Amino acid sequence: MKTYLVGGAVRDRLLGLEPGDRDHVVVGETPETMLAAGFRPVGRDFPVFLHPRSNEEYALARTERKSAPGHRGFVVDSDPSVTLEEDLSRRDFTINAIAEDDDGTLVDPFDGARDVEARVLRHVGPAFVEDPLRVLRAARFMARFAPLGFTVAPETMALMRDMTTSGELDALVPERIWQELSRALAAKRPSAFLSTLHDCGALQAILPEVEALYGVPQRAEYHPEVDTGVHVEMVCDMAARLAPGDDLIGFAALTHDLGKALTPVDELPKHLMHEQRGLAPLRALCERLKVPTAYRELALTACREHLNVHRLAELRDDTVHKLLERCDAFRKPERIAQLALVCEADKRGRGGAGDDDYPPGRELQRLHAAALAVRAADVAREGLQGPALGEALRKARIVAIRQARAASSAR
Ligand SMILES: Nc1ccn([C@@H]2O[C@H](COP(=O)(O)OP(=O)(O)OP(=O)(O)O)[C@@H](O)[C@H]2O)c(=O)n1
Ligand SMILES: [Mg+2]
Repeated sequence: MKTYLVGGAVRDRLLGLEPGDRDHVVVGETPETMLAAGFRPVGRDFPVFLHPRSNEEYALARTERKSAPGHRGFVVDSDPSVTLEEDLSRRDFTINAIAEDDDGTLVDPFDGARDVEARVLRHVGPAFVEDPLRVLRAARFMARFAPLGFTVAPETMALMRDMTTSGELDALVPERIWQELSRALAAKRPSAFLSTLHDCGALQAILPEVEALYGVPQRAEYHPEVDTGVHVEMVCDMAARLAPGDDLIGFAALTHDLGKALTPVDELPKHLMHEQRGLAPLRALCERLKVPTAYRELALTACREHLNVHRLAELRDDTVHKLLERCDAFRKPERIAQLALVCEADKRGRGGAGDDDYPPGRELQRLHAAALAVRAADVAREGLQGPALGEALRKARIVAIRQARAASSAR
């Protein structure tokens, strides 16, 4: 049986990165011969099989005919006469269209290895435009590979622009968009995902609430990078630096300032109330992309509270307690460290602030720990229950916050 390693595994090894999943392509076989050789079938759309021992994926070499716009409209043709070159010619990028023989020989008809060297993301051929998901994949690969020096080839960028204007991105299902977005947010440079999509026009189709931030000015004394879209790019990169691989923090970083797009023109460059204004577009975005609950909740919390956290030192003890309650911090204690990270990314993700210290993040966690240490059992006196017990707990927690603050200012 003739099999080749293809795609990410070959590419990542050429780049000197730790390869992810190992995908293979099989030439000259049929589903029947695969099953007879002990492979197990997976997936209904494509002829893909799992190796009986390694569990790695083996796909029959295939060509595809487009039957309808959008990601799902393919008719797969994988008869045993389909060649390796035909299969590779329908793949997305030249760096993903390199096959490796059993003995390590590369089969590279589209000069993918040259593009790995040149650090260029280039489409393989005309079939590129048949799958709108590839616009998002290009942006997601940039989030991972821009730190290595990659750029998108101009001719590929032009095709991505065409695919966007033709309205084909509308066919993408929310689950796939979220999958690409969350993977980009977990990569080293999420800003490259955003700027790539912004540059080809696709951000408007995928994340209009984020696209709307570009060109919105903010106050130069706080933001040397005056454009709000650029600020959000920087915050996402800072979040990726502070919490590597954590798309939960990344998503809250991405969306914390959505309200700035809704500031009335005569109030610019100030953004009074942007924390409140951001909640509605954030809910709409989460609804549309079916964003998982944990991601939505942290993002809403960060959107609503980030200014409060920045000025934590000015808040009264009972106001700090209210903030903690709004964050649901007594039932979900992990929330506070996450919120602190997002706020730190916001503060440090601006021109000239990259290495600044962020004391409010630590202080928030310290005050939260002090309040959390007060238990209902500590304040339960005889006969105290229900609302009265709740009130006693609240007062005791505020006292704990006051004492924690006094202890630190006395040091
Ligand atoms: N829309 C797509 C999806 C996948 N592929 C091809 O299928 C391979 C495997 O896809 P996938 O595992 O999704 O991506 P990888 O390139 O392997 O990258 P990752 O590291 O993210 O797995 C890709 O390399 C590419 O050749 C493609 O051409 N077009
Ligand atoms: Mg892969």
